[in-house]
Amino acid sequence: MKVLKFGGSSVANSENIKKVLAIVEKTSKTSKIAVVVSAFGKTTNALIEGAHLAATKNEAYKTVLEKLEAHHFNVIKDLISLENQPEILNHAKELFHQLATIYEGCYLLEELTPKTLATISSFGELLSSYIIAKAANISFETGYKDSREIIIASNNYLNATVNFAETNKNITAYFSGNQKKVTLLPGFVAKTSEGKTTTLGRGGSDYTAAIIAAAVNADELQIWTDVSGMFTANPSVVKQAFPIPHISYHEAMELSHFGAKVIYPPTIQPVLKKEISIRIKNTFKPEEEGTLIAKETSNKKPVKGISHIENITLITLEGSGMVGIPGFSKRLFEAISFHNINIILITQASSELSICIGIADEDAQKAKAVIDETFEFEIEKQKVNPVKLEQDLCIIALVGDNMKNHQGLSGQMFSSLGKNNVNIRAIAQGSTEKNISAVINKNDAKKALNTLHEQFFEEKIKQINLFVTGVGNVGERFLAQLEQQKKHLKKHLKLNVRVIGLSNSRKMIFNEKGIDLKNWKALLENGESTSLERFFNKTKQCNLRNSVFVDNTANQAVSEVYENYLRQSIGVVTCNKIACASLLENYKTLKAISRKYNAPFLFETNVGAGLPIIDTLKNLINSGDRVHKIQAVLSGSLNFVFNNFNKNTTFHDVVAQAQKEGYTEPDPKIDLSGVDVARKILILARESGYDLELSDISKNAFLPEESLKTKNNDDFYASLTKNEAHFQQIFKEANDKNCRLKYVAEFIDGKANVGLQHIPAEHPFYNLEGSDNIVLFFTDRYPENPLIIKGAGAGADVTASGIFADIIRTTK
Ligand SMILES: Nc1ncnc2c1ncn2[C@@H]1O[C@H](COP(=O)(O)OP(=O)(O)O)[C@@H](O)[C@H]1O
Ligand SMILES: N[C@@H](CC(=O)OP(=O)(O)O)C(=O)O
Repeated sequence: MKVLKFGGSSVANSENIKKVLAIVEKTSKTSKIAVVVSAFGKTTNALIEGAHLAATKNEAYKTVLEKLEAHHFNVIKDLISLENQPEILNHAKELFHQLATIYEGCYLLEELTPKTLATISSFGELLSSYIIAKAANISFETGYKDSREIIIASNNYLNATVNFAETNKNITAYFSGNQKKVTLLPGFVAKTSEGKTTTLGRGGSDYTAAIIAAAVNADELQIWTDVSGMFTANPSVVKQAFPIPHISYHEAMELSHFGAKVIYPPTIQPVLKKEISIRIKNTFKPEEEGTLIAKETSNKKPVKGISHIENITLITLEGSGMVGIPGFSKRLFEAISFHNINIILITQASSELSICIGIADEDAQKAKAVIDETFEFEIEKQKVNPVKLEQDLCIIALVGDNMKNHQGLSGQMFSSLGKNNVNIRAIAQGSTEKNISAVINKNDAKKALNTLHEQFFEEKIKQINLFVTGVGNVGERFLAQLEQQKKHLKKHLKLNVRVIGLSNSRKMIFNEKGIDLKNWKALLENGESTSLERFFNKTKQCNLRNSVFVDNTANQAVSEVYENYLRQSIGVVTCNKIACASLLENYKTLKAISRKYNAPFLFETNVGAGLPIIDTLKNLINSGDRVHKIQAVLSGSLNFVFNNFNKNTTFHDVVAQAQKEGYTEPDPKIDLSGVDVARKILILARESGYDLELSDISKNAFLPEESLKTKNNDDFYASLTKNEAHFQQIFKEANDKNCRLKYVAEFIDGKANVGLQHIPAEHPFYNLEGSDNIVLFFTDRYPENPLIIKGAGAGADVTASGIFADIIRTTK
C-alpha cells in the first residue's frame, strides 16, 4: 500500500484538483492507496483570520466566510456534473452553516478559545476531502474516511499529541477491512478521547499521512506539493537552488525544522521508525523525479541544503553572578518551557557570563517577562542584568549528515558571509555536526542564503552584480563588451556578470534579475530620476552578494561616494582618476576601508587605460621589489596631438580630432595642461609606496596662460586658434633639432615632474605611435634595462576593456 498526501497548493482550485485526480488514478492501478488532502490552498489561513476578526467584533469575518463559500461552491460546480451537484452543494452548505454559527458565537461572546479555533480550522480539510472524494468517485471507485474517527490525539487543540497506541489500532483495523483501491481522508484533523475535534499543528496534513503510512507499513509515503522535491535552499528565495535527489531522514528533519516548508518536521518520526521511504513530488510536473528521503543516502556531499527561519528574537541573559554557579540554565529553560515557549537555538559562552537563546518573535515579550520574573532576585542584586531582546533576526543553517567528516566548513560559511558584509549575531553547532546555524539580520537573509548557496552548491558559476554609473564613451563601450562577452564569461570563467543598477547624470534603472543590455538606452531613458545618494541607497537596499560599483565618469562628486560603497562591502572599480589623485589622506583612507571591509577597490584604467600597468606594479611591490625611477609617456591624447601636429596642420584641429576620437577627457584642458599626466604619475608613485601630493609634482606647462584660464571648451578652442604661432614655434624648436615632442612624466627617488620634452631619435619614446603610452620601471630587479609596458593608452574601447579586467579581478 502507498500513502499519498496532496498539500494546499496541489488542491488550490479545480484545475489543480484535476491534476491530483489523474495522479491518484494512475497510482491506484499498481497499488492500493490512501490519499490524504489538505484544505484548498490558503483556506486554513483564511479560516483563522475570520475567527480572529469575529472574536474582535469585526464584521469583516462575514466577507471572509462569503469568499470561502463562493470558492468552494465554484470548485464543486467545476468538478461535478449538474445532476450530481445538489447533494454535494447541500452538504457543503450545511458545513458552511455550522461554521457561520460558530463564527457568530465568537462574535457575540468576543471570545476564541484554542478548542474553538481548532474546530474552525478543521472545516478546511473536512470540506476539501469531501469534495475531492466525490469528484474522484465519478471516474474511479473511491472510499472516504473521516480521519477524526481513526486518529486520536490530545486536547492541546492547536498542536495535539497523537495517542499512537489507539491510533495505530484504529488505522490497521480500518484498512485491513477496507478493500477499496483508493481511500480519501482529510489531513490535519483528529479527535480527542472525549470525541472533540483537535488539530495536529499547522502543516499537519503531512503528519496525518505519515501516521497512516507507518500504521499500515506502507511501501512508500508520497508528499505531493508545488515544487519538484526538497531543494538545496528555498527556491523562492534562491533562484539557483535545485532539488536534492536523495537525502537522509535526519537531514530532511534538520532542513524542515529550519524552514524548508515542503515537509512538516514531525512527519518523519513515525515513518523513520519503520524505515518507510518518503518521496517528495511535484503535482504540476509529475514526470520529475523529486526527492527520496530514506535512512541512508549514497550522496556523500557534506552540505545537503541550506535553510532559514524568519522572525527570530535573541534573548540574552548575562551577568557576572552567573559564573561558576550551577542551575542558571536549568531555571531559565524550565521557566521558558513551563510557558510553552519553543527554544529554536541555544548558545552559551564558555566563560559562563551569558546564555543566549533564539525564539520566535511572537513569543519575545512573554519570554522576557517570564525570565525577568524568574531572575527577579538576581536582577535586583545586580548579579544578572535584565534580559536583553534583539529582534528582526533570522536563523540560517547549513545541513548535512556528512559535515562532521569535513574540516573547515564553518570557516567557509562564516568567511563567505563576512566577505558580503553579513553580520553574524550568534552561532550554534550541534555536537552531531549535522547542522551549523547562524543568527543574522532579517534583511540579510536573502543575500546570506544566496552567498552560501553559491559557496556550497555553485562552485562553478559565480554571480557578480554590477551597479554602473556613467554611460558616456567608456560606459557605452563597456556595456557593449559585457553583452558581447556574457556567454564567454559564463563558459570559460564561470562568471555570471549582471548589471543590476545603471545611471547617467539624470536617470537610473534597477532590475534585480539583470538589466537587458540590448535595450539599456530605452530603459534608462524611461528610468526614474537619479542622484548619487538615491543610486547608493537603492544599491544598498538590493543587498546583493558580490556587488561592485563601477564608475565610468570623470566626475569629482562621483569619486567622493566610493567610501560609502566600500563600507557596505561593495567593491569599487573606476576609470575616474580623481579619487586616487586626491589628497593623500583620502587615498589612504579608501585603501584602508577597502581592506577592512574586504571590498576590492580597483583602478587599473587610471593609468594607461587598458594596459596592465598598476597590476604589474602591484605584483612587483608585493613580491618585494622596489621602484627607483619611472619614466613614462602617459597621455594618449597628448601623444596623439604631438604625433599629428606639424607645420601643415593647426594645433586647434589636431586637438579637436583627438577629442572626436575619444582620446581626451571630456574637458581637453585637463589633458593639455598636464593635470591628467600629473595625476597619473602621482598614482604610480603612490602605488610604488611613496607618499606624494599632487602639489609636489612640478609641471612645465606649454599652454599659454590665456588658454589655461579659459572656463569652457569653446573659449579654450578659441584660445588655441589665437595662439597658433606659439604652438608652431614649439614644434619648430623640436623639429630643428631632429627631435620629436613628447609629454613626459618622471619619478626619480621620491620626486616627480611632468612636461614637454625634445626626444631624440635614439630614445625609446621617439617612435611612440598614435595614442600609445609607454612606461619604464627601473627597480631593484630591473636596474639597467627597465621593465617596459607599451601600447594604446587611450580610447573608449581599451579603457572599457580595462574596467572589464578589473571586474574580473574582483572575483579573485
Ligand atoms: N528547501 C526547500 N525546498 C523546497 N521547497 C521549499 C524549501 N524551503 C521552502 N520551501 C517552500 O515550500 C513550499 C511548499 O510547502 P507548502 O507551501 O507547505 O506546500 P503544500 O501547499 O504542498 O503543503 C514551496 O513552494 C517552497 O516555496
Ligand atoms: N491546512 C493545514 C494543514 C496543512 O498541512 O496544510 P498544507 O499541506 O497546505 O501545508 C495548514 O494550513 O496548516
